Amino acid sequence: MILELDCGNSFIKWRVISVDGAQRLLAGVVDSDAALFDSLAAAPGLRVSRCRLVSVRSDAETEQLVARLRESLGVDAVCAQSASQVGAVHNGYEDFRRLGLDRWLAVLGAYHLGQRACLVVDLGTAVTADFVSAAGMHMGGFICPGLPLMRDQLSTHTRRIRYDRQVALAALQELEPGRSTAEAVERGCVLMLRGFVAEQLLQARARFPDGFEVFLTGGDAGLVRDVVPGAQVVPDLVFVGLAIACPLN
Ligand SMILES: Nc1ncnc2c1ncn2[C@@H]1O[C@H](COP(=O)(O)OP(=O)(O)OP(=O)(O)O)[C@@H](O)[C@H]1O
Ligand SMILES: CC(C)(CO)[C@@H](O)C(=O)NCCC(=O)O
Ligand SMILES: [K+]
Repeated sequence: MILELDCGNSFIKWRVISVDGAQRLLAGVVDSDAALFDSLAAAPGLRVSRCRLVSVRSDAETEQLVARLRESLGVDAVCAQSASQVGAVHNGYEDFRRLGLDRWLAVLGAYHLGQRACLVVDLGTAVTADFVSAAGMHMGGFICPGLPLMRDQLSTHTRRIRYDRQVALAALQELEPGRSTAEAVERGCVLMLRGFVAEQLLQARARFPDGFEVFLTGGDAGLVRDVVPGAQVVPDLVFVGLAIACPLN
């Protein structure tokens, strides 16, 4: 079995696939290294022979996780690394090392699945949009705060924006103008995300007149999917790219 990890800024997404990559056996989302090892310890019949991961955390945090994986599972995790090119896909950053590895892998995954020009939007702690031409040229992208950061900033920097988590979830049943603080903030922030995605779509139309594929990923992709009716929602997009960047044979 192959253990795959996507270590984001707030959560670690993990999954276990068969050695031939054909079957997805287990998957989960955890908010700490400790919770990851608890989940793995509780997984029935888990026998990990290989491990690959991508991390946007600090090198020290990533190295610590790799060391713990070695101790507890006896595997040497292969970590995705920055590259100026993988296959037909060229990294478009001035310094390719600066492009977030999650973005790079999502781009690799999208181009592999789409086989044409792509707009890739990842909605997590941060929201990112990346453009790839039909020839595989990454043309750069945009970064903005995601939903968790937007709502935290509002509550941190105001006196009277306060409401609890349960109320927040209920507020997103619809997007009418809010009639309570929770509704006003939650819906306002979702409209920011939706407006961002709509703008990326306009940019992609202008940049790729011959057509393009839109890929949505990240925990909040569901909040914007109907802004782009033809979009492919691929929760595992980073893992698709991880398999391309880190082949294990
Ligand atoms: N099952 C889930 N577990 C955790 N977060 C979820 C889940 N479903 C939806 N979300 C939402 O997804 C968002 C987090 O997205 P995601 O897990 O893609 O990013 P992340 O790991 O925090 O950050 P990064 O962008 O650095 O990968 C949060 O706003 C959260 O509310
Ligand atoms: C933008 C995030 C936080 C999204 O997870 C990540 O890709 C990252 O830390 N990137 C480094 C900065 C950049 O991509 O330019
Ligand atoms: K991510």
